[in-house]
Amino acid sequence: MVKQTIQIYARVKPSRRPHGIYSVNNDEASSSLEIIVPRDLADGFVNNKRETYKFRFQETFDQETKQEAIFERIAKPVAESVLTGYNGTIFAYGQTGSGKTFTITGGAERYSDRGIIPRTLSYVFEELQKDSSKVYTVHISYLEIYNECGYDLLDPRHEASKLEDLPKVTIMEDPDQNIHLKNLSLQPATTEEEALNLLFLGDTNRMIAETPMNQASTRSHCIFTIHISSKEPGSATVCRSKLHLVDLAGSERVAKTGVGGQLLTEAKYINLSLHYLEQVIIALAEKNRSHIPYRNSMMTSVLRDSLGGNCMTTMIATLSLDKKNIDESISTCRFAQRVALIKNEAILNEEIDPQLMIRRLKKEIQALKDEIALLTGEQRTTELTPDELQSLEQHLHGFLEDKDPESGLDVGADMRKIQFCFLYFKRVFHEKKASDRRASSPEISTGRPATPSARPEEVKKLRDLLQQRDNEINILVSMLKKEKRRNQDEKNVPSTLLPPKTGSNREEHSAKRGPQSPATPTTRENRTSTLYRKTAEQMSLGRQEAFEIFKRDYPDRVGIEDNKALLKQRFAEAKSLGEEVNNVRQRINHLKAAVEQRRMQQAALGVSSSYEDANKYDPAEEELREQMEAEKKRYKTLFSRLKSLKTEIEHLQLLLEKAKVRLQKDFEDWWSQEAADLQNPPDVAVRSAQSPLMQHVHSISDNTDPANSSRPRSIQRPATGERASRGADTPIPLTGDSQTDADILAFVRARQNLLNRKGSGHQ
Ligand SMILES: Nc1ncnc2c1ncn2[C@@H]1O[C@H](COP(=O)(O)OP(=O)(O)OP(=O)(O)O)[C@@H](O)[C@H]1O
Repeated sequence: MVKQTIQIYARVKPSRRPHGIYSVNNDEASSSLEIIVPRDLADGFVNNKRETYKFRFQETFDQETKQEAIFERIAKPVAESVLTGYNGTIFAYGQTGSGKTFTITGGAERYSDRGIIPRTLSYVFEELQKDSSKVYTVHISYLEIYNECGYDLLDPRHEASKLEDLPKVTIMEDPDQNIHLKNLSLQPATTEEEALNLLFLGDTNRMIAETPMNQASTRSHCIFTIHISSKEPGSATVCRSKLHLVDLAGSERVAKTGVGGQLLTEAKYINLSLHYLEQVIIALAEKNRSHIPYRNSMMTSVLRDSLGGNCMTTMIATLSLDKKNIDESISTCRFAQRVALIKNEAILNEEIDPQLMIRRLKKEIQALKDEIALLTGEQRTTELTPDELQSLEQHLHGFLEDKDPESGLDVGADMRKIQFCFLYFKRVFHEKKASDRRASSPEISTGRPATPSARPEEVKKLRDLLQQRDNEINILVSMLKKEKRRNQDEKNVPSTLLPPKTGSNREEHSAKRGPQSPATPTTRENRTSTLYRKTAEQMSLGRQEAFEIFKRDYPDRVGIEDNKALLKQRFAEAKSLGEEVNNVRQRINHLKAAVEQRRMQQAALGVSSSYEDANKYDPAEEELREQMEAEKKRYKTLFSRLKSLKTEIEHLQLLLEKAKVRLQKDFEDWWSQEAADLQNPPDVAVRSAQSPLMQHVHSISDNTDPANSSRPRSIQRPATGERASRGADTPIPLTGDSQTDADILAFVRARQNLLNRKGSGHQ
């Protein structure tokens, strides 16, 4: 058992204006973060006269800290203990925009920005591959908690277009007060790639399911869990451990958010669940508290073990240390200080595999039954069936072939089988005797009478010749085998080495993965391809045109283009690295063949000359071996570089696909909003509350910059007055169906464009 308090870390988000607001002091044992409240703020502040607040953390990561360091210092030790069988939790807590998602999942643009989840998956699978002493299985689950309801983000049977489409997860408690999550699917993942696909699927579901009113990433809690079970072959003990990686909702206070309606409801729920989390933490920090109010909210129920239970837990307090966020940052740090008081007791989660236990017990029962039958004389009289006889013969053959003098023979307490064993051994004994006789008498062995003139020297010469032929045959057979193996290697290695290709080849690649996890990789591809197919099939010409322009002016376009360029570059690197790896492999094969040839020569020498000659040190062979070792080392280095390049390429592909889905979704939202606006023009107040993206899009369309006039009118928003008259007085009656109306409007605009062009041509 490991007793440990929850480890707390602080991470400060990069900001341009944090000067003089805080200072960090990291020393060997711990670290302190001092927040300095500017004088102009101090008056109205909670503890009004205090101007500095000091907090202790295990370590404070300042603005310039890279994602890799966060993984190495915080997540890797937790992942290590999960691999040895302890439960682990890492949760990020902080106000909205302070970097929780960035820390846990990662940034959406650069490969180097990938967060704790993808890095942990990489690490876990790498470690599992190294350990061949155990059989490991990995499963992934991804739960989202929004307004006190749980949703499964990984269910492959559901296509989500809103959160409510996802399967609802409910909490069940067994008599031992263990929590079970009903409806939360556990998806198998046999490789890092499959696990990353699941992460992508969950994130896509999260993104697609969010509506403009529900920016779920901010207002929901997400728990990504890696479930690992391990077992030594033949052992009945299974070790099961879980690693929860938790991205909590933003922690700001309702009063500050200044929202109403649906947002207020959400804010209350978030506040309530974070409030209950705080209550649980206060209760745990108090000594002698018998009741801990876990049941008050879904999140505290799910994380019950992580808080004051069987788990090694780590908290990352994310801080956005701007002047305007000082009070939120102080309250995040205060929360962390309370969390640091909680003591957990993590135990190794070992249990007996029930299946294996059942098999063992069944065998034991059968053995006992047989023994009773033997003791009571209740013997079976029916003949053994041909199948029984055959399997018994195989069993006996195996026993005789087994070189271990200690190995025993167990055929059960069945007299029929015991009798058969005696008969079998008798038969084998006689056969052996007969063959020995044949071997010692050439007359019998050849079937012909021995020639009287055959002298012992002649016989010896012939025997030597025979031996020589045998040697040659053996050498040729082993050469053949090696050649066969080499051919097989050549067939296998390049396909695993070569990086996955885009487009149809990529689909081929996933098809080849076979039935290991039918739902995961294909689900991701299906989802995105369905989305795009839908778009391509359903888009009218006007809409397609609008989409092209929307894409051109999309704020994240630069990031997408950068990633595309990077992906292309990485592909080229992987290609040349792949070629290099193949060349090295060929060189190794040539060297192997050369060593083989030297060996054959030595073996031939062994037949024709003395033993000493044949076993003499061969410098030529030694040199070949040294060269081979050097090439092997190079091969290893290149191979591991190629492997990490492959992971990077896959990650970049996922980022690009995610960006495409986001673009598509933003376009759909914008398009339907446009169609709705044309019928019900929004007033200025509503428009000012629109999302930044909408504002951006409108700013593009409303822009009076002459450069804009070259843009097709199909996405240019008319001025409010014009729009109102179009909406109310348009001579074209609209149907109310957004798709049809969008097509009608696109037609009207195209017609208008033509008329304009015609008009300007006449002038
Ligand atoms: N350490 C960092 N380095 C670079 N960029 C960061 C860092 N932390 C956060 N960001 C950026 O700040 C923005 C907000 O971060 P993020 O979405 O992770 O915040 P959050 O706390 O998860 O917010 P929410 O509660 O709304 O989900 C993102 O654009 C993210 O890329």
